[in-house]
Amino acid sequence: MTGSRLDISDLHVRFGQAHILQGVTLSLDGAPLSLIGRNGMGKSTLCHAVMGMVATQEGTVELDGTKLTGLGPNQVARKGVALVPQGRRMFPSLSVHEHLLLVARKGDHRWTIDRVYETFPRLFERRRNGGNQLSGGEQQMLAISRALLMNPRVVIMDEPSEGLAPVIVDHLIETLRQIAAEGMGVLLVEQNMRVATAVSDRVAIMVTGQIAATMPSRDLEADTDAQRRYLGVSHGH
Ligand SMILES: Nc1ncnc2c1ncn2[C@@H]1O[C@H](COP(=O)(O)OP(=O)(O)OP(=O)(O)O)[C@@H](O)[C@H]1O
Repeated sequence: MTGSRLDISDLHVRFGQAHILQGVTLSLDGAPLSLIGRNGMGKSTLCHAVMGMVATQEGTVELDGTKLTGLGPNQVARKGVALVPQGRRMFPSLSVHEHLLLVARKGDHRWTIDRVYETFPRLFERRRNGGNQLSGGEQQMLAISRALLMNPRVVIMDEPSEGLAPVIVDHLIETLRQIAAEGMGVLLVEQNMRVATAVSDRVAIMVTGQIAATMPSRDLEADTDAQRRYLGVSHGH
């Protein structure tokens, strides 16, 4: 199944004097894409700019040819883009099931609460627990589930593997590959090179607010110099 297109063209974000996004051009065109880069390079700012959570000064974002630039976060979500924010924000007093009910849509959709529980059995076991009683991995599964239940055309995930145990990371990789194979667009922001390259055949590399390179995942896997330069690691962590 062919996914949606997300086209980001020459996008600029300034916070006061700080020029954080300096003309980002990036396209998601049916296949998942991973975006990597060291801390502070502007990856989260790009996610927020696409979602309309921060103002952009120049450039455009389009979803299947429809302009998103200038819309607010609710409107961008309604057009079909969902963000899994970095750091999993939960409501401490709402249960897992209540979190899911808040976003689940009526009607015939690919992602339902039942499917979420099938995909993440741990969430089913924890469905009556409050957001403040969940482990980091469970919170991340919940954050991802909330985005999937919106049945977006494109899902953007900001470092979903951060802080997760390796076995949970493996499950995450499988889930993201499955989501992409079903035709949902996946833009994956990652600092974990193993996750970035396992989910997507192509990776884009962000350096100081610009896309420094886009390359096949297997080229990056084979290039330890590039890994050191762009990620500051000799091996994925
Ligand atoms: N609201 C803001 N006001 C001013 N500066 C900001 C704001 N948000 C982010 N920045 C700055 O923008 C730069 C890019 O931050 P951003 O969070 O986008 O980077 P990142 O690549 O996602 O890194 P990380 O993985 O650490 O989140 C940083 O220097 C940060 O301090």
